[in-house]
Amino acid sequence: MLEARNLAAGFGRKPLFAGLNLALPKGQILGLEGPSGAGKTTLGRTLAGLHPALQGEVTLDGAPLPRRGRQPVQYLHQSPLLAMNPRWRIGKVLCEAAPVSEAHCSAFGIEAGWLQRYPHELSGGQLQRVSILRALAAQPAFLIADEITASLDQISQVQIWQLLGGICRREGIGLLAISHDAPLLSRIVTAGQITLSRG
Ligand SMILES: Nc1ncnc2c1ncn2[C@@H]1O[C@H](COP(=O)(O)OP(=O)(O)OP(=O)(O)O)[C@@H](O)[C@H]1O
Repeated sequence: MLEARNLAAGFGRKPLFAGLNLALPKGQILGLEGPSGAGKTTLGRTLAGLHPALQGEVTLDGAPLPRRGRQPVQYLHQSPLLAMNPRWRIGKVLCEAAPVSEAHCSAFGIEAGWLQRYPHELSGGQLQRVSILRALAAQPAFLIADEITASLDQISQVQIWQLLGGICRREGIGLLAISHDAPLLSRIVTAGQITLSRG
């Protein structure tokens, strides 16, 4: 279980959110929605241990997140290009944490021809698939997926969320699905939806 208790985070003295509690069981999908600037990314990064809490705590199975080593909570960036080494070919990017599973590669339609290319030589949707696979290879207990389809067409959005949601349910990975798109979230969530409001 990934839990936040009485959590506050932000920048400077005034937190973006405070007193936040949530519990995400493994194998379940929790939706997080809210307007632009409400702090969804900040909350996602705090849950992944990438941003410090101002108050409260984040725990995984009752213990604090590990500071070093393989991270059990993997954060998927809205813009995967920003989260990849531009000098690495896709084949190397994919295996950054550990070798990727062939079953996952085939489920996400990874093509052999992509492996020799650099990140800027793939489309946004192709790159997001690579980013998801790289995170899955790290065998996470939880995934924080932050607006991972925001720049894609409607059909690709639904395909990617359904594919990822199916893998998480089957493999017992807890998924926090962050999106502005409440109807899209309602199609995939299994553990309800929370809303962050601005101010
Ligand atoms: N490094 C930073 N320093 C100061 N303020 C920041 C920093 N990063 C984000 N902010 C501010 O924190 C607020 C919340 O940002 P955040 O990205 O968490 O919101 P969001 O809900 O994810 O927005 P969006 O839906 O537009 O992605 C915004 O006002 C943003 O400008």
